[in-house]
Amino acid sequence: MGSLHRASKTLKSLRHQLLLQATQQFDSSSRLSGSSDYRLLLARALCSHPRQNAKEAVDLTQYPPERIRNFSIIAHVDHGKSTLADRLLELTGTIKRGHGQPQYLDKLQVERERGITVKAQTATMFHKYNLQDEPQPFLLNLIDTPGHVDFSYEVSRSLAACQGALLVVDAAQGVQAQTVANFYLAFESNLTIIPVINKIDQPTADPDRIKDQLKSMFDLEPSDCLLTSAKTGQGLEHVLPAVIERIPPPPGEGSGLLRMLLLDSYYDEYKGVICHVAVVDGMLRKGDKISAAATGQTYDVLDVGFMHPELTQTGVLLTGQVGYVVTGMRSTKEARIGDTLFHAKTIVKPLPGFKAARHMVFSGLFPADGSDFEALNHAIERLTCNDASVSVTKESSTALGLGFRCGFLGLLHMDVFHQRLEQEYGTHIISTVPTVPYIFEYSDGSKVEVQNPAALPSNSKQRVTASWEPTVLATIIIPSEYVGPVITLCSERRGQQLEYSFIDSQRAFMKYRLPLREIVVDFYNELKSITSGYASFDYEDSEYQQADLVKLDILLNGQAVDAMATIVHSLKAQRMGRELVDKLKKFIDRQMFEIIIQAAIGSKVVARETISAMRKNVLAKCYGGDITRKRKLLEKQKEGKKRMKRVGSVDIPQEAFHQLLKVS
Ligand SMILES: Nc1nc2c(ncn2[C@@H]2O[C@H](COP(=O)(O)OP(=O)(O)OP(=O)(O)O)[C@@H](O)[C@H]2O)c(=O)[nH]1
Repeated sequence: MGSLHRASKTLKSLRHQLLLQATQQFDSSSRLSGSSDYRLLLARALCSHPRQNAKEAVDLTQYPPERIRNFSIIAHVDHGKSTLADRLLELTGTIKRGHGQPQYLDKLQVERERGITVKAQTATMFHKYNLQDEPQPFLLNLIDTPGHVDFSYEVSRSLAACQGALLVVDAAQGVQAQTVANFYLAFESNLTIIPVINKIDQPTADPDRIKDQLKSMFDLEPSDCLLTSAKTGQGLEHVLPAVIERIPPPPGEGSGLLRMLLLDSYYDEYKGVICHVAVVDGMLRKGDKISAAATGQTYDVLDVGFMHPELTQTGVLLTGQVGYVVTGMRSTKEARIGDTLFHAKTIVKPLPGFKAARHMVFSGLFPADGSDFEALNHAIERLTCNDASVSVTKESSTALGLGFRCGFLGLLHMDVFHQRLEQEYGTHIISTVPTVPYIFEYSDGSKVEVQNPAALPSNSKQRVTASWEPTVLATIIIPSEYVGPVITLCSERRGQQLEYSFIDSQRAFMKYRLPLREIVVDFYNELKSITSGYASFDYEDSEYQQADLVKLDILLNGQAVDAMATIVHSLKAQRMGRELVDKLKKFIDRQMFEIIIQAAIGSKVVARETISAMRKNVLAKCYGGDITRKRKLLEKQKEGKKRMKRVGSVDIPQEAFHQLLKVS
């Protein structure tokens, strides 16, 4: 509750105090050192902005870098990160206990519904801690991170602003694939890692076994492990002391030139683009002019503050602090994640940015009703304002009309995007089979990246001289009894085993190189189902490998449906063609004419099905009579149908497209 106490100081007395200090120190400003330069700089900052409101009166001078800890919570999905974050926010009085909205930092509707974290959120907390028997104020920045593989990009950028991480592990489930991935992300970023064994209230909890796993896999000392239950509150009192004592304060030069790392951005209806930043060196004040290293653009700082956990104005951000900045940016596209922001007209060395997000999955998005294109366009524009990790280009399909080709970080990311489009913007969409970015080389030596199978000419096989597909390095952790089925699944999916060992007597650890195409569709579900839900899986993108790829066309009555084309490995083309054709047969209704469904590679048909026409009984009025008359009527009917076949267009229900997504 330190913040409330401090907020109760009137702005007047604070300014007066700062002004005094500023005057006393002004003459000796050339000899600034330690935290006193902070006070002086801050005094100048506040004095130059006399119209700040009471909320801005948080006394940041109490928080030089040595009183700041920036940390993240990382874990496998569902091990309790967001719940633990909630408890810490409650413990520090940042939010009220039992505020009726669990997982406070999970703000998106999809996050609450699916119980997953998609976007990393930040919250600043104030905490008094006894150092040498004196309660000292600390400012703690907690950065929540997503747990799902698709969003590991968000994890690595959150870690860039931290000096330490709580590695949360479920006391019953133990180390899982994402625990391994997240541990290495934190370890490679040189962060102090505090192991937290959570959910110790569960009847199946076995903290000693988990301690052994953490020691054998990551060399984390059993005595360093904290035991907690974010549900019952047990052991939580040890978390913040460990954060303060074990994690180092942020480095950086308080009196140096301003350098800020742009961590994230989103669009707010009222304020415009809001950037989350970490101040690495120097100080930022409202009214400053700042430039972005990547884009070269200059902006006025209109508002600045931190997340407590809602946006709280402070008018200033100091070295080591994490907060938000509002400038006049019109779109989040201007805010390049990982960019360095600095005072205009100063020369600074840009901070190392992040690895750019790589689009793993592409799919076409079309309005279910062609006339809704404008509405879909508007919805996508608005949504990508807040999710700059989606790439969007316009696309036109003969079957589905005008639409968009979107690139996503993974299948869940794609699903979440679709769900948000429907929930938040009320759009109805048809999405095409997801594909991955392939590389094709043509006989003239040119290489192209193909993100849309329709863009690859059907008879291209003669001209294509080589093709490559992206691969991933997958980590799979499973109970030992499931090793056999998992090896079979991975080899069916053209995987190559790279590592196979045991974490302890019960769990096996495997590393595979797998073609990305083989995991984007249904791999995770299949893996979960053959291991009764016990498998955990994570992947990181890896190099391209050469593969014999072909384009598989779907033809309805001889006409290729561009939106249904896929690129597949030649060994799987036949089987996949059969599956697609069978699926379509089930979901396309019978029509007044016969429908022939074919799967073809170039001119070679690999699978075929026929949906017979609904038959009108032309003989209904023909009681008894001559057989030749009946034959004549039936012949006439056949002729008519032939014509309908030629002019008729097949109605493909939306469900058919959805079903195609599930064929691997
Ligand atoms: N029994 C028990 N359940 C817990 C505990 N902590 C969290 N949970 C439950 O575990 C589930 C997952 O918790 P979250 O906090 O959403 O997990 P997360 O790691 O943030 O999940 P993602 O955001 O999807 O990565 C929820 O149903 C929580 O109520 C605990 O200490 N004990």
